[in-house]
Amino acid sequence: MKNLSVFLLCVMLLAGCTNTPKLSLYEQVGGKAGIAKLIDSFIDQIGNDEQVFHYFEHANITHFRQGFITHMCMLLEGPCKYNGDSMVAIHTGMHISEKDFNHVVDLLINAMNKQNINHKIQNKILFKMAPLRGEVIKV
Ligand code: HEM
Repeated sequence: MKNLSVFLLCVMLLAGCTNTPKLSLYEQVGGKAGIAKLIDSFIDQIGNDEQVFHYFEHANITHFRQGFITHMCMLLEGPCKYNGDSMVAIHTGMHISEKDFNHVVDLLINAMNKQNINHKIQNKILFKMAPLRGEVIKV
């Protein structure tokens, strides 16, 4: 009888595991709509920023917005495929300094705070972006 109880308990625990699939980062930020809101807030931050606005002065913001949303969606393991130019190709010639890179990351953090994305998720997003740093600065 005791063995049967233990067996049933194990089955219940395993069933519990399969019923609670792990949410992707993409899902945790509210999917495509959540990412779009985040990027709109990020663009708003950039538009009002004296330190880095000059980089974006001549950029096509509609194109940037779409490309950044798709890229972020893919980075967070959402159902998107970014087909744009590589990070190196896009940022080559901008000569982005480390200080300005860090500042843009701060603007993204401001945007994540405004969207009430919790700090645990924020850290996971920044962790995904960190390896791209070398493809963006000083190129
Ligand atoms: C890990 C950090 C970064 C990532 C993942 C990233 C990613 C991207 C993506 C996906 C695009 C749009 C590509 C497209 O056209 O479809 C883009 C464009 C751009 N990025 Fe970044 N970026 C980063 C950091 C930065 C920083 C730090 C700056 C400036 C200080 C910057 C300046 C720009 C500008 C000006 C454009 C628009 C280029 C144009 O269309 O003329 N990026 N970036």
